[in-house]
Amino acid sequence: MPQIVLKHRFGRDGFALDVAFDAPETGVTALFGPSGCGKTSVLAAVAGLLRPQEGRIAIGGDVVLDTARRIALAPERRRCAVVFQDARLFPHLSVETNLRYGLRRAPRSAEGPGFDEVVALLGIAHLLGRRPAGLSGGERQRVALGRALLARPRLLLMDEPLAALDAARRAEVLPFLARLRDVARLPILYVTHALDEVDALADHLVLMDRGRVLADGPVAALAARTDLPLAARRDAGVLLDCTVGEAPADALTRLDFPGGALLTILRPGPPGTRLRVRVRARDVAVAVSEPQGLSTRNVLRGTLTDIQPAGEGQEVFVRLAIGPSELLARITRDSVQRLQLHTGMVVWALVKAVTFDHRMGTAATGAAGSGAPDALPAA
Ligand SMILES: Nc1ncnc2c1ncn2[C@@H]1O[C@H](COP(=O)(O)OP(=O)(O)OP(=O)(O)O)[C@@H](O)[C@H]1O
Repeated sequence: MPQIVLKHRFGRDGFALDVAFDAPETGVTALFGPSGCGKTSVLAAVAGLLRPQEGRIAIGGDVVLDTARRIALAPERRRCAVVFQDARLFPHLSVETNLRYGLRRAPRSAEGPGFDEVVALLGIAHLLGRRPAGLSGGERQRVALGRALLARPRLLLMDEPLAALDAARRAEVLPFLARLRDVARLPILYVTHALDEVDALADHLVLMDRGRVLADGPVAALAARTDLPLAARRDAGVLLDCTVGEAPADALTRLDFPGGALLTILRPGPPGTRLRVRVRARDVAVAVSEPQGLSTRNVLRGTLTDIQPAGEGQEVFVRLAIGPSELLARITRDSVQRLQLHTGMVVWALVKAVTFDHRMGTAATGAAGSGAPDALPAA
């Protein structure tokens, strides 16, 4: 399991970084936070491109940095592969030669997917003879992912790999990133300031602010907390792991989650497709008796478990247990008083909209380790 402890100050009075976290053995750990909070500096220190004043970094059981013991492995000996915003392919080489460059960097003893497997995984077989200049931004990023994977790293580092792409290209590349995550069986450190990428890809979240880690843990657990800056966002809300249920072809799609189901007009995939869905707190209303004659189809019976202030204003977060799952509703203090809401009472949650971050790609790939390959583009 990657273990990262770092302290560094740029210049005498410059930015100070002071972070410590462990990342799971496999899957995506997202480093998330506002611009300038130190995400890229963490990645650079892990890659060996920044030498921190103090720190200890272990990857796959090997210590690659330990300032107390004067250990600092050179970047090429750390076996980290980095994917940047811009693909940084060799412009004078074909796609195939760029990919084989990755393979040449792989240690002989290292195990990992072969050339053909990676080409199929990323859907780039038809690009092999081309030069990078003739590729779209999304295609270039797919090749960059392939080159990184073929180097058979112990840790993949990604620094906002989708940030330079327009919305359509992001939607194109995101499913391939999810595939890579599921197939590679590697730890991936993924820097982003796009919450929809966190929702779609990450298993673990390291929430950063001003050079420090505010919180880290499973993405869904952090999304449900009301004491973190995530709760101040307009899209604050819980993440539910759902499975598309059986339904007539012309009916709404039913998304089953532990303890309930949601209906949506969106079609994320055939029955059995697993996906992670964000249910925003501001899209959830609360009723104290079962509502009748509503246009809202999603009415879920639950128990009120907590009421917390939502920032400085007149609103609160109401936490609801729906079986083993949770929802958050953002409502006014006035409603709390008027309805005499209190913990332990039975309530009904009215969910206005089920959001997949507006993108089918996100929905279909949001399933961590999902059984939804048919929702992905054909390789
Ligand atoms: N080489 C350097 N010298 C001095 N200050 C630096 C250096 N590199 C980064 N910084 C400062 O450290 C802080 C964190 O930068 P960093 O790039 O790690 O943040 P970030 O969270 O990745 O930001 P963004 O999301 O905008 O890329 C910033 O204030 C930046 O100006």
